[in-house]
Amino acid sequence: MVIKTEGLSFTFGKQQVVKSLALQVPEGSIYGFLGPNGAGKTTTIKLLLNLLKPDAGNIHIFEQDIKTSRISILSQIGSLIEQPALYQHLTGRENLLNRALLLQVPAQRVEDMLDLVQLTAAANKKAGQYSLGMKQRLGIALALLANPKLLILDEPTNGLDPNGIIEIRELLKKLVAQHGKTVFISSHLLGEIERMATHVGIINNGAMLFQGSVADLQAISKPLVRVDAENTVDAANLLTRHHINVTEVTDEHLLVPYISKQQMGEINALLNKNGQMVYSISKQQKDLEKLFLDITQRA
Ligand SMILES: Nc1ncnc2c1ncn2[C@@H]1O[C@H](COP(=O)(O)OP(=O)(O)OP(=O)(O)O)[C@@H](O)[C@H]1O
Repeated sequence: MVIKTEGLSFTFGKQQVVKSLALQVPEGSIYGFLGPNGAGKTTTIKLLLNLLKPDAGNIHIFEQDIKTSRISILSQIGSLIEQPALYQHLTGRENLLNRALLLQVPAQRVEDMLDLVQLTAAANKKAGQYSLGMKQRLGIALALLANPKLLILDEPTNGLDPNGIIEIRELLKKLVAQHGKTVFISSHLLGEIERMATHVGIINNGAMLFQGSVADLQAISKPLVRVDAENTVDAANLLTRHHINVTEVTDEHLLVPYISKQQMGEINALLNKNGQMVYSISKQQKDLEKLFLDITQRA
């Protein structure tokens, strides 16, 4: 495990915001650390980066204890917490060169990182004029300068438009596949994470609700078929008569547990054949909130 914590706990005043967390982040994974606002993600990340001291518990990173090997561990981690700290009046390249000097990293590495995050063309533009997505990518380039083995990113896609999100996603996938990194990334949106993550940890109120591979998560967060139809009640009755389990009916749509593409086709054909007007039929993944309910009800 690249990150392993046991009984990790932290309290702000009287509020326990991290509750006995046992994180397990495998090497070479993209670990999505999920939870709604205020769940304790940033606090956990600060504990991992030794910016806060835990009340209780252990943190092992690269199989070393953070209490005894702080410097060696931190020198192999690149991190980005919330907004990257950029010099707005300097260009993207100058921001990187500055940090390279500080870290005693060769200047060529700056060019390589600009290339990696696709900022070469904008390298001479002032960072203050960058879009939010470009700023985040510059932040990731800064975090990567010292060639860390582990990248810890706190909500790097927050506030980005869909294109910006895709760019970050592709970049992180490349870092893992081609550069052998491990990425720990927090988010409050499951949809953003599940397309890149190999593993997920879901926390709420400081406690871990689920941890495992994305395949494990998908197995318990069963998708649904959503049918938007002219007359949802009649459509639901028809499906029920054909032994299809309808789990929800509203004026606009009905829901059926998803089994396969074929099953979706069969539902569509059945409704059409019986004169039911279908506006749309789609596979739906549950949102985080529903997933939380599933997971907590299962526990
Ligand atoms: N400096 C602080 N002093 C007191 N309470 C704090 C402090 N920082 C965070 N908290 C509280 O700790 C809890 C967890 O906050 P944290 O920022 O870790 O959550 P988060 O999951 O990262 O949420 P967000 O996505 O909103 O950043 C919240 O209830 C928050 O109000």
